[in-house]
Amino acid sequence: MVEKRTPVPVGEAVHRLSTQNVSGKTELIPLEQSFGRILAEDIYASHDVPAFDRSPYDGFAVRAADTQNASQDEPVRFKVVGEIGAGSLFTGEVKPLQAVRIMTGAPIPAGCDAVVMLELTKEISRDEIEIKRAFPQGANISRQGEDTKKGTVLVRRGMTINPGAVALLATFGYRHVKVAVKPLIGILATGSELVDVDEPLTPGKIRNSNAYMLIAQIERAGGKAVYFGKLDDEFEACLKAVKQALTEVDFLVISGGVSVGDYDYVPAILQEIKASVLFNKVGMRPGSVTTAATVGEKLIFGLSGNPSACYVGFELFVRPMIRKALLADKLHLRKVQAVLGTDFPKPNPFMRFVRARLSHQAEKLVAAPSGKDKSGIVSSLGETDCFIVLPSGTRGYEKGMVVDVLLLEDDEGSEWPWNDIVRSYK
Ligand SMILES: Nc1nc2c(c(=O)[nH]1)N[C@H]1C(S)=C(S)[C@@H](COP(=O)(O)OP(=O)(O)OC[C@H]3O[C@@H](n4cnc5c(N)ncnc54)[C@H](O)[C@@H]3O)O[C@H]1N2
Ligand code: MOO
Ligand SMILES: [Mg+2]
Repeated sequence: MVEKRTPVPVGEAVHRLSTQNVSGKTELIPLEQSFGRILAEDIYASHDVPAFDRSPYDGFAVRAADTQNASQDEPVRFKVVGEIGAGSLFTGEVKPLQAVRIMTGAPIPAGCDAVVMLELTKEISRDEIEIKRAFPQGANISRQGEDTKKGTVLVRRGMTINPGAVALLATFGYRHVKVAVKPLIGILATGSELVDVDEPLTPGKIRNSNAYMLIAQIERAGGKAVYFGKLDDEFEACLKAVKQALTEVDFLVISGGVSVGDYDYVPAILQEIKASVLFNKVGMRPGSVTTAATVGEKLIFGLSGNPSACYVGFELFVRPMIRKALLADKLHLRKVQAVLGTDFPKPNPFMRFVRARLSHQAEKLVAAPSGKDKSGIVSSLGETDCFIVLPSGTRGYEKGMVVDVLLLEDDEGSEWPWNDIVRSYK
């Protein structure tokens, strides 16, 4: 008798997973390797920026009061008493009608409270200049702390380090950065029909695309992939491989063999290793057979062998757990609203995740289905950068309807996208 499985709603399945204990670890890495990693501590400004009043222009530092009577007809003459470039200090005190030649980035000399750009001065001799207009106090001075004040939190823990964050880390002297350790995610591809990417196709065989797709998905989510190879559909060999893989990784993703077929061994393997199954059927298309289980602290995901179902199952269920291990505060795919780009006439007994591509058209965000939608399809995945979420119902959807969309190429995320999904029926 074929095992009867009870589908759980997508939100419930994600909830069962995301409430599991996953202990994230942190490590210190060199700043130049930190791009794309997740920050494990808040970054504070450890000093004012700029740390001193400085000149934003090449010019002359003067006392603003001395310029007050300057005009085209009656220019005021200044004696140039020194010259400083960025990185140098003028050590004296500037007296009335004196000026210091100053370059962009250099500290304002004591006594000065304005900078006059080179272009607005006239050189009379090597050490004399004329100024032909008045400058107010503070003119052309970048004030200490105007960029940021000491103690300000600039980047929060949980944020993905982008090039701007790298600039801040460097500004405040972070030679090493505390980041979340990438969780190690193992991949096992099952299927006697699989040949590897460099092998010729023979009758009845297909190339193993899921394993390589999963490596890329794991890396996009911020994890570290370990590919253990492909296995024929043989119970003992698969069991042994699963047991071994579990000793080496944080989570294990198995592709294929999760359904009810004669050679679908994942359910029996989970039973054999006494895993607690969190769910083995989800009310969704594609990927309804997606299975998740725990053994001790480890998570095992059984993703459909069908490429589109495997892809969707990964993004909805594995990705948030990778984000949890990475200490991210928003675990789930970011949800936004967009307009449906084409009709989608097929009614859905289950919530459907349509692989799609986003674009801006006439100031609207448009989500266009990438193409063929069956769960065994691989061709539409290349164009996919989001999922259109179509709740279950008896009617199809029409071009122009507002729909919820989950973004795949985003690292901000959503706290919980599963409430209030737009129903979309007219
Ligand atoms: N009687 C039933 N049959 C099926 C059901 C069901 O409920 N009752 N569910 C269907 C659904 S839905 C899906 S999805 C698939 C899930 O299949 P499995 O996870 O058991 O995967 P396999 O049987 O191993 O393979 C399915 C399909 O995918 C191809 N495949 C497998 N591995 C890879 C890979 N690494 N790269 C590319 N393609 C792969 C495989 O050749 C099959 O065509 O079950 C339905 N059946
Ligand atoms: O689980 Mo299947 O992917 O719904 O087609
Ligand atoms: Mg099968």
